[in-house]
Amino acid sequence: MSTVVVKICGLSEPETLEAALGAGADMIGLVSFQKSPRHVELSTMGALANQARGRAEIVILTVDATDAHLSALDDAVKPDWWQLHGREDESRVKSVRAKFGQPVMKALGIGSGEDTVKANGFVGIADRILLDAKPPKDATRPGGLGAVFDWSLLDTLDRSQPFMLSGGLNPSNVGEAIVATNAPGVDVSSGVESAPGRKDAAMIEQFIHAAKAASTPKIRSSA
Ligand SMILES: O=C(O)c1ccccc1NCC(=O)[C@H](O)[C@H](O)COP(=O)(O)O
Repeated sequence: MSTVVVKICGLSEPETLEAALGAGADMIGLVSFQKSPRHVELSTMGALANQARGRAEIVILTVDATDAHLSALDDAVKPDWWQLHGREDESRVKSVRAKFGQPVMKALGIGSGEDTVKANGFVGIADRILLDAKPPKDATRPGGLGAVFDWSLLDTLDRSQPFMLSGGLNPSNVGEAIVATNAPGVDVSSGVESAPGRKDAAMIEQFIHAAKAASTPKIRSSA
């Protein structure tokens, strides 16, 4: 088993970003969505991205954003990835890849077998998919809700496409999640917070260490 890719999403302060980078986060997520407690304005996002550049991949998360909004983010932040976390369909994913040139991670809510079938429809279209819990219909935002989904729904996932597991992960359950799903990547937001939108440096470090330990081959003693 190779080392799992770890993404810490919804970072908004230099101190906790530094904790994530120092502990070995592979990807850091910056949220541009006004209704999120993790939303960061353009100038803050640019500064956080500069702090992370070359140390981890920079992911900008948007929800059904227009091209104009993505252009403004692209100019100010120069992300390595887009994470599309709204109702973007296959053609929108293709269009963002073609227009902006960076890889696209499409987030999909999983609540039933039908959702796994839908996720399989992004094979060869998205560069990666991120599988999250399906939000309730009355949710104020489509992600970052701390909800776990039934991981057995991934039994029918087409694993020829790279994916990350998300939704309600935390330092205590991420190891179990990796073993149960064999996910090549994991993503977390509220599971490393002390309050909505307030990342906790110690929890970030615990999460990254737990995820990396779960994906490292163990040498068993025969004694
Ligand atoms: O984090 C948000 O506030 C957010 C808002 C709108 C769309 C997506 C959002 N977060 C998405 C993420 O990438 C989260 O890491 C993912 O949903 C998992 O969240 P959590 O269950 O809180 O770890």
